[in-house]
Amino acid sequence: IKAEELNSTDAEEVKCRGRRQSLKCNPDAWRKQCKELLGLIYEREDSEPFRQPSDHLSYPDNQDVIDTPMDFSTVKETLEAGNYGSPLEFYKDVRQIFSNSKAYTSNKKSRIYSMTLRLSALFESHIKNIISEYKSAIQSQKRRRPRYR
Ligand SMILES: O=C(NCC1CC1)N1CCN(C(=O)c2cccs2)CC1
Repeated sequence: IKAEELNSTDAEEVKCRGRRQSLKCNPDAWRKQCKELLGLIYEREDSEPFRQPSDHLSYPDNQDVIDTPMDFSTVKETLEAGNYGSPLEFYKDVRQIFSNSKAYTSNKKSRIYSMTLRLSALFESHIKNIISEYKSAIQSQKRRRPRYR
């Protein structure tokens, strides 16, 4: 069979089979990319208040507002334990950190809340590529039609 006779699915698969380890086709590349992104977040001083679980004692009035406490050490442990099944689950937990802070703050100009705004801008700028590469790697894995072998 000549290469040009392959349809796009086959061509994509052939390309990916050859380049399994490359970022584009490796459906597990996202774990390493998310670890690197967490490293970037930890480098920022802005992440300091969010590296440990919030001590509700100093913010008792908001205890009921936060139904899912989350912090970066919990995300880091979950990622390193291999307990995220996809970058989308990682994304969900990190966004929980930012939404909790928004729920905590009574004033949108508070220092801590402004830290989450900068952090989430950094996070969003990186996570969308990680997720789209993951989705295309999954697509090129999926057999769009059954094979009779
Ligand atoms: O106690 C902590 N973090 C744990 C500490 C670092 C060991 N935090 C305070 C409340 N948080 C907020 O986001 C806001 C409060 C007020 C406006 S926003 C999350 C961080």
